[in-house]
Amino acid sequence: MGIAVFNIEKSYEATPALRDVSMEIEDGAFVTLLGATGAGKTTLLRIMCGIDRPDKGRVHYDGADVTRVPVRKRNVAMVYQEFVNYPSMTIYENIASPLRVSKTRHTKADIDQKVRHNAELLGLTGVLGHYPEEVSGGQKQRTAIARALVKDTRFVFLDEPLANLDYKLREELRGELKSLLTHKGGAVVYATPEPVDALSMSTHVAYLQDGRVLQYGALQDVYRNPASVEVGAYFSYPTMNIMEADVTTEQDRIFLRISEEIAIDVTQFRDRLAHGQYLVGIRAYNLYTAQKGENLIAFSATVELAEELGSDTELHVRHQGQVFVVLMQEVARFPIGTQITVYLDPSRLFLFDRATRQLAFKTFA
Ligand SMILES: Nc1ncnc2c1ncn2[C@@H]1O[C@H](COP(=O)(O)OP(=O)(O)OP(=O)(O)O)[C@@H](O)[C@H]1O
Repeated sequence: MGIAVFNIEKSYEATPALRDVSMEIEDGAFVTLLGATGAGKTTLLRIMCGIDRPDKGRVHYDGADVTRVPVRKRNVAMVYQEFVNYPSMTIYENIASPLRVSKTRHTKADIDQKVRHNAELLGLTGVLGHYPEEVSGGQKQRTAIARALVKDTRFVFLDEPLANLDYKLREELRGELKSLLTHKGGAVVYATPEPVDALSMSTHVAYLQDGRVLQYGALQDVYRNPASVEVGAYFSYPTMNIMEADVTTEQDRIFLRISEEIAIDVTQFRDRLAHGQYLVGIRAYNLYTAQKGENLIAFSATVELAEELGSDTELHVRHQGQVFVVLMQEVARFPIGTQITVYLDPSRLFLFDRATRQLAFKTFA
């Protein structure tokens, strides 16, 4: 039971927006469609929910082919990036509207109970009598979400619903959405360009690029085993640093050489790690500014930028022509130009083949 799409193709004029996309989404799953702008997320979402039809391919709901069933005949709800509400209706009437137009007849008492319940869940009880122009951006978007939830649909589709909200509201709603949506039983599909949305809400993630799904799987599996450097570099929060490196033999030992100063002894992996050219990935929180553990690799760097992010500090440092991002889990002040020592954890490396860009090896399980 759930949603499945098979071999979906869609072009706008001659430009392909989706190329041979197949994926299956189980009931209870919260899937993020993750990717940069133009990757095809909105197009896929619209085809999944029935607003648009694919040029080729099929869409199944619970095993039945619904490719040609229009959206109004499907039991689905969609939340858009823009706050779509009726300006001439109160917040109460906005939330009630899907029930009033639904094929299923609802009694007045039933509508009232459902509106108040969803308003309560989304913190809108105090503004039910207001009009959309009289409430905040966050409340407008909550109203749009309440309208999507009030109908008890099998599937909910959301297209960057937090994009127009400020940072604090986004954080708040992220937490709430996860629990609100996953309590519904059906499947949730959520398009976003933000890795943090995927990490904080979803059970599964599909990474899209140029109309293709490059990887789809359980959240932790994709995060820990990005199939290619594209997935690793995009699906990381904060950044994954990517650097060129070679695996070579130097005096009977095998080294992963990143720069003149950074050479990591990988002799222990000699049976599984081939000589050659790699792209090495390391997440920003596996680089430190203090000797935090054993066997760390120290290198010198110059601070180019220090940005405070709440209780963290993100440092951009330059080492032999390359910029690294270091996430410090503390508030720290570094004047620009400060020379520091950075410590790299060699047991947290992803090695991608430089020619194929596919994950070739990890220095951890
Ligand atoms: N109605 C349309 N007419 C023409 N081209 C379109 C149309 N809709 C989408 N496209 C093109 O299809 C491709 C995929 O667009 P889509 O909106 O699905 O991407 P997206 O990943 O959702 O991006 P965003 O995050 O910016 O919404 C893009 O190249 C886009 O320009």
